[in-house]
Amino acid sequence: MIRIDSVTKRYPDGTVAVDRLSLEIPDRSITVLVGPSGCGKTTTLRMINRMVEPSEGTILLDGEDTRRQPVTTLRRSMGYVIQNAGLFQHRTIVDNIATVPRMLGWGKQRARERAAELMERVGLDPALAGRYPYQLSGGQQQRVGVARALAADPPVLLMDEPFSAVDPVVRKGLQDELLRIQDELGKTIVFVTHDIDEAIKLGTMVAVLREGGRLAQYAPPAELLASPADAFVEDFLGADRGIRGLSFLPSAALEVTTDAVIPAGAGAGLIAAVKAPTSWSPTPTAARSAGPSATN
Ligand SMILES: Nc1ncnc2c1ncn2[C@@H]1O[C@H](COP(=O)(O)OP(=O)(O)OP(=O)(O)O)[C@@H](O)[C@H]1O
Repeated sequence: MIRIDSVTKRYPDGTVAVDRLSLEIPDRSITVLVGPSGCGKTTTLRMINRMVEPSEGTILLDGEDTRRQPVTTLRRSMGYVIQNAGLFQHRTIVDNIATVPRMLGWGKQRARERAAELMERVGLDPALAGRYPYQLSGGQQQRVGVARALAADPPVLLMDEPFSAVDPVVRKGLQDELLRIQDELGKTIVFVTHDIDEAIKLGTMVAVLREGGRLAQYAPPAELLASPADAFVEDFLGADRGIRGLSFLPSAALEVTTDAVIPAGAGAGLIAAVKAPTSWSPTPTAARSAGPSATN
């Protein structure tokens, strides 16, 4: 488990990017950090692998202060995926994916075999192996980015807006693929997005941050939709949160009624309606079981 314990990041110019943030990030699930631009999502993610050092507070990985371990060891346990994939343009796809295994001293053949296996896992045609990144579509490049991050089989995956540069259809495919990969591999994923729909689709737990890097709410998606903590969260979730919340309702909780209606220009008829109970308590599905709560 990753535990962020009362962490503050103050940049040298005085900007407080993250303010006393506490979160417990459960193992083998997707935790999404979501919020408006500048609310400290990327800073939080980068503090987890120490690309940014906290000014105050502690981050623990499996109970150990991340500052106690060498930064290279820490980063090897954490794959990192960024927007636009960040691939090495002068290296072929297979060599991009094999980068970390090669750095870890794997032989070329073994590293390439691993890369080929990962291409298949992320849904990339093996025929693309010898191409260069510029010869791939944006969506394919993102898949390569995910494969590269998974190459050395790290237990943790940090993903910073990995799908935000692709069109909505490709994006949906990438999201579905990530959920499938997660089902198979059970990584601990911390995923940054500013898109609430993406957060709700992918997150087992969702942390909504507000400006100044303060935690507004930390909850499973169904709970967020059913009981936003305040007006900021409610506004961020959007006007249609009630409809979206229905997808988390177990069907047994829905009441089917038949109401008499009189359509214009016709005789009286019956119309079936589905009503959510007035006070339903969201029960996350097994795959999205409730994680630990957090305080700020
Ligand atoms: N190196 C830096 N020096 C000073 N301020 C910084 C630095 N990096 C980020 N910030 C500031 O810290 C705040 C949080 O930035 P951060 O990039 O973490 O936010 P974000 O939520 O990821 O934003 P976005 O969604 O736009 O990527 C912002 O006000 C930003 O301007």
